[in-house]
This record gives sequence, structure tokens and C-alpha cells, in this order.
Amino acid sequence: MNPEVVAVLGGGVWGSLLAALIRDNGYPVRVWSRRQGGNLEEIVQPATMLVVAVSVAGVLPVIQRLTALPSGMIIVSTTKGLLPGNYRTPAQAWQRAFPGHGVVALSGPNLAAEIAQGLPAATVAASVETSAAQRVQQVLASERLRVYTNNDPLGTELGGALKNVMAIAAGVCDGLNLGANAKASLITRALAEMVRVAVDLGANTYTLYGLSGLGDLLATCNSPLSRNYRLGYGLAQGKSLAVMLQELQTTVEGVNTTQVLVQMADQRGLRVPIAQQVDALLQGHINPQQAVVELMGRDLKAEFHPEPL
Ligand SMILES: NC(=O)C1=CN([C@@H]2O[C@H](COP(=O)(O)OP(=O)(O)OC[C@H]3O[C@@H](n4cnc5c(N)ncnc54)[C@H](O)[C@@H]3O)[C@@H](O)[C@H]2O)C=CC1
Ligand SMILES: O=C(CO)COP(=O)(O)O
Repeated sequence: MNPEVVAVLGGGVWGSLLAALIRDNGYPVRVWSRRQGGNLEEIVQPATMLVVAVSVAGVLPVIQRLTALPSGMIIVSTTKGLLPGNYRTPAQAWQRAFPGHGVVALSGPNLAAEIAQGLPAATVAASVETSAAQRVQQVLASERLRVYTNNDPLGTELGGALKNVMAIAAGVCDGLNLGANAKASLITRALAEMVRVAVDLGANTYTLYGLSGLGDLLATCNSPLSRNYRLGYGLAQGKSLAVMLQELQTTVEGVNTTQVLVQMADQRGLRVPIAQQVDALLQGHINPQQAVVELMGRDLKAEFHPEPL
């Protein structure tokens, strides 16, 4: 099925950039956004590929607005977060709503502002249907964006979702000037926490050590371009969550994902000490310094258990 015709849902930072990249590759693209309106069905019906770039808050509302999708259309979910209530990932929600369609999760270290400048980056198109992942690879890959495929969409999505929580913690760490040792220790243990959760949910360990786990974790924990990092940095300077959200005026997925992650970990008996401290901080139960004391004062243990971390 070539050439592809692409419909992008979401006219925010990421949706607009993805639309531009795909257009630059020579594919016809039409964008639907809540703000600009337009007839959703009219935009979707002629397309062969649906790229979803709304935030978590928009996933279910958009699904509810769509009735049937054109036969053979693949759905590319680029949203990074967890849906509240049922702990589903966005791609799982799409697959459940449209079981007859191939679903691809796109995720990686992809700070939009850098890609928009033409700086090189890599990402992952993941699907249980290899041919669907390859179609996305074809449509999106360019000299400045290297697209890998893999067959673990769950792990790929969880990497992108869970790192947002850790990027908030990294922002706090830098905002408190805790130094390079603390930052390296935090990121390493954050990855251990992400692996623990993702593997428990059925993801492949190696996926979390790839672009969408470690890769995205490093990018967002080290860059003030990350909105989650900036949120944490501001909290460390004594600003409240409300003030920071007002300042940032944009999507900060880690806030809701932290809440969902902590609830899920509690139900499944998983240890998520960093996420718990981020949650307590976001809820205003502790201050940033107390979070550090809590993390440093935990029971002493072995670094590795026989099983993953
Ligand atoms: N900006 C970035 O660097 C990257 C962002 N992402 C992910 O892409 C998603 C979108 O992020 P951005 O575009 O940066 O955020 P944004 O704040 O610029 O845009 C959010 C989009 O979601 C839409 N939306 C929100 N609620 C909606 C609803 N109820 N119904 C319909 N549409 C709704 C908004 O209208 C807007 O188009 C997030 O999950 C983010 O984690 C992924 C990779 C890179
Ligand atoms: O996911 C991203 C980069 O890979 C964007 O991170 P923020 O949402 O923290 O800006």
C-alpha cells in the first residue's frame, strides 16, 4: 500500500512536528486538532495511516469521536503516558477500540525542539505486526531521524511513559544542585524501577535498555527542553505544582503518570521508591529535601537480585 496518506490527530508541538517531517518525506498529510476544529471523519477517511499525537487526556475523547476506520489503516500512537483507571497504555486503548487494525507505538529520545532544528535523533516504531512497524519506519525515516523497529510495543510505550516521572525527579536533583554522583545514581536506579514495572506488566527487559527506555530517560533527565525536567527543577526551587503548571502552560505528562504508576505499583506489590517520592512531592506532602532524605534512608540492600534488578 504505497504511497501512504497520513492523518495526524493533535496539532500541538509533537503532532505539528511529525506532520512536517512526514510531509518533508513527500507524503500527503492532513492534521486534525481540537483547537482548529475541522471534520475529523473527513480527515481520517482518505488516509491509510493515522498518527495520534494528542496528550493522554485526549486519547479516549478522540477514540470516542471515531466510528469506523478505513480498512487496512494502521494506527500510530505517539502519546507518552498511562491512562488513569485501567492502567492501559495509549496504544492498548487504540488496539482495544479498533481490534482489526495494526497498531504501532512510536517512542524514543525525541525532544521536539531539537528535531525541529534538524539535529539528528533516533526513535522506535514498535508493533507486534512487523509490516506495520516497517510502514511507519518508511514514512518517518530521514537523514535526521533514524527509525528502528521492534516487536515490543508495550515495553516501548512504557519506556516513554515512565521516564516522564523520572525526569521530574532528575529536575529536582539538578534544582537542588546535588551533583553528578547523585544524578548518575538517580538515573541508574530510575532505570531499575522502570525495568521492574515494565517487566511485571509483560514487557521485554531489553526494550527498556533501548532507545525508548534508557535513551529517552537520558534525554529528558539531562535537558531543560524537557517539560517534566523543568517542572521538577521548579519544584526544587520551592515553587508549587500549581505555579509550575501555570508557568509552563503546556502538557506535562509525568504529573498524571506518577499518580497512575504509584497506584498500579501498590496494587501489584511493586517497589517504586522514586515514583513514590515524586508523587508525595507533587501532592505537596513533602518538600524536595525530604524526598532526598527518604530515598537515602531506605533499607540497605543488594544492587541486583537474581532476577532483573
Ligand atoms: N513535545 C515533545 O517533545 C514530544 C511529545 N510527545 C508526546 O506527545 C503527546 C503530545 O505532546 P505535545 O504535542 O508536546 O503537547 P501539546 O500540549 O503541545 O499538545 C497536546 C495536544 O493534545 C490535544 N488534546 C489534549 N486533550 C484533548 C482532548 N480532550 N481532545 C482532543 N485533543 C486533545 C491538544 O489539543 C493538543 O493538540 C504527549 O503525550 C507527549 O508526551 C512525544 C514525543 C516528543
Ligand atoms: O518525550 C519527550 C522527549 O522524548 C518530551 O519530554 P517532555 O514531555 O518532558 O518535554
